[in-house]
Amino acid sequence: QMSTLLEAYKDDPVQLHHLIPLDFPSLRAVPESHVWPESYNFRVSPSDENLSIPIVDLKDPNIADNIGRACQTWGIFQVTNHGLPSGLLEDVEYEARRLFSLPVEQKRKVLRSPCGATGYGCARITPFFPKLMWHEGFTVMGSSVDHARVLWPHGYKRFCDAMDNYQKHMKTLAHNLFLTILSSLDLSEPEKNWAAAVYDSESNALQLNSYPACPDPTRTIGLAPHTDSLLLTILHHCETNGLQTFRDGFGWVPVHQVSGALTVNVGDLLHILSNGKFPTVCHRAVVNRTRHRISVAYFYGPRADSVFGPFSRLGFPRYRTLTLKEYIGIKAKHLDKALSLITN
Ligand SMILES: C=C1C[C@]23C[C@@]1(O)CC[C@H]2[C@@]12CCC[C@@](C)(C(=O)O1)[C@H]2[C@@H]3C(=O)O
Ligand SMILES: O=C(O)CCC(=O)C(=O)O
Ligand SMILES: [Fe+2]
Repeated sequence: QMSTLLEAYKDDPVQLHHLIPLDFPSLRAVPESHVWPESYNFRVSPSDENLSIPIVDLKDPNIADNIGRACQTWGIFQVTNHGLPSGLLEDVEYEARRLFSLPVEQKRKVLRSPCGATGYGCARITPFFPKLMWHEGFTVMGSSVDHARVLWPHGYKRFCDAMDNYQKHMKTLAHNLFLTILSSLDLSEPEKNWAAAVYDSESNALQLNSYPACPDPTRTIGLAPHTDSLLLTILHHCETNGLQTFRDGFGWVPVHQVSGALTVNVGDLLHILSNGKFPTVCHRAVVNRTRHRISVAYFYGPRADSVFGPFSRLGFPRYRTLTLKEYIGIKAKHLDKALSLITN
């Protein structure tokens, strides 16, 4: 069955097919293609060291208030007591590592095609930046069996099972988080019904990120600054830090993940729905010298043809109403200018 999000990406191809991740482990130095201008300033200023994103306990009785506050002030927070079996978190990390440790020739067999949204390759945001990233990714939407069969003709099942199982659990968690976040807003009955129905007609994606150990981590970047497009993202850091979030007035703040926790961030769609009350959050990933960092991001959204705009009781709508498909098209062309282009 064709995912509607997949179709949306087909119509907005990014020119990525000529960009193929390097064979990172074979490199003793960072090549010019991956050396970023110093203006990107990958170091975190010392004053930020004591700052940290909120930690929200999902079993706390004040959960709605806590999450609402976290979304308003930071747009990114960690969740504990999220109910995900730890074995599942381990499995998905294990399978991601298994994939990225394949020889480059093997991985290149499942390269994302120009019009495709799934498979192996550079991040979609790559063409917007002057340099390449110390990163390789693998995107899954729905079943991963077609690609997994190419990678492991006789051992694809465990990969697919781990991805399926992970997506199933993530979908439930993401939807519960979505409703909890919305419960701190004043919604009309039809709006509440619309939100509840997202679960049955959702679109989602799973992005496996790989940041190999880097000989000179201060000169390059893992994932360039960006905001996520859908409603919310749930990130599993696999116990290695590297994510940083931008906060106005503070600068780049590192996310030190509590062991076993997951990091949740607001995406552009939730920003639009909340009329800017829950701002989308700009984040990036840095690399390190010794560890090969893996992260797994789950993106949750409504179906691509769903029409959305700011909820009605949140004041004058700052954004116009549009479909997710249309928004993805604008983002594919204009990246971080997308929100300002749909401003009323
Ligand atoms: C549904 C999706 C969100 C995403 C594009 C994608 O099709 C799958 C990959 C996602 C990702 C991960 C890295 C950062 C990002 C901006 C990118 O280039 O690809 C996000 C995309 C997004 O949120 O727009
Ligand atoms: O790896 C990380 O810490 C960030 C990943 C991310 O931002 C993404 O996949 O959108
Ligand atoms: Fe992201």
